[in-house]
Amino acid sequence: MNHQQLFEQIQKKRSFLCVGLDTDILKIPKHLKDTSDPIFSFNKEIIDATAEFSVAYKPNLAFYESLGWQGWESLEKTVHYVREKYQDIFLIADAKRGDIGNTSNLYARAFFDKLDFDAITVAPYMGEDSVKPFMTYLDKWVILLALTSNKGAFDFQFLKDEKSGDQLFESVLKTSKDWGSNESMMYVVGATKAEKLKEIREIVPNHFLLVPGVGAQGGSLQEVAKNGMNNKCGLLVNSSRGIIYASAETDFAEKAGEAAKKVQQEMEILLSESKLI
Ligand SMILES: O=c1ccn([C@@H]2O[C@H](COP(=O)(O)O)[C@@H](O)[C@H]2O)c(=O)[nH]1
Repeated sequence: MNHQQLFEQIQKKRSFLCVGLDTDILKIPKHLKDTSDPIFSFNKEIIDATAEFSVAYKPNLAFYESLGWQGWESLEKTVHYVREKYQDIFLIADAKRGDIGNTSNLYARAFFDKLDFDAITVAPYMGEDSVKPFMTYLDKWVILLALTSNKGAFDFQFLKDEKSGDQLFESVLKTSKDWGSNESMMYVVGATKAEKLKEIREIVPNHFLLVPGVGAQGGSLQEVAKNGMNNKCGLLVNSSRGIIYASAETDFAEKAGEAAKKVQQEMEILLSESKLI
């Protein structure tokens, strides 16, 4: 999916919601545990209940890898399910990969060829040659970690370079934006750092930003939109626990649908106020 197609999906669904499929075997409702693949059963029902209100899904790889080969099987089935039933959905592998070029090539093959994701999150620490291999696929995306939502972001990401005066997250943005374009790169910016989005928009005015941290981490959707929205929306706002664990009972999918709808309705207002729909 390219930039324009993603924006058109946002306009059509009146939503820039990304639902995080952080499916934890310890948290899924008891009645699903007797099925042959509880993780896939859970994902399937969550997707069916929320697809109307979201433009993207983001399985976080940790939740699948922690289960060994069965986790990979559940992930693969989830990707196939979305591809068959909801062709217009943007699929993000939250894998936070990146290694020497030769190895990144294989990560790219795993997530784009084998699994047919649209995008993968990548850590910038190893630099250009670790990121470029993910950008050799047409209409596939790298989502580079820029300013993360967690407390540990303050350990390194705000460190100032004495010569340029830039903080590390600014250097990441300024240096990396020339590695690709706004057709092949997005950035992760945490909703808990929404006040920084104005500065970030000065550096990358046209890129899409993947914004985790609303819902369970307490970030404000309104602040994110106020500071980060551009003329093509430019935002995919993720919520995982706040949506998929809205209930732990047999009504989990229905409640997840309600939670997604609530966020979508807020997004519709924000899109409309910005005259994007
Ligand atoms: O800076 C970051 C980067 C990634 N994440 C991931 O997003 C989701 C957030 O889940 P919630 O339940 O909505 O808090 C999760 O997969 C994180 O690993 C992030 O939170 N912050």
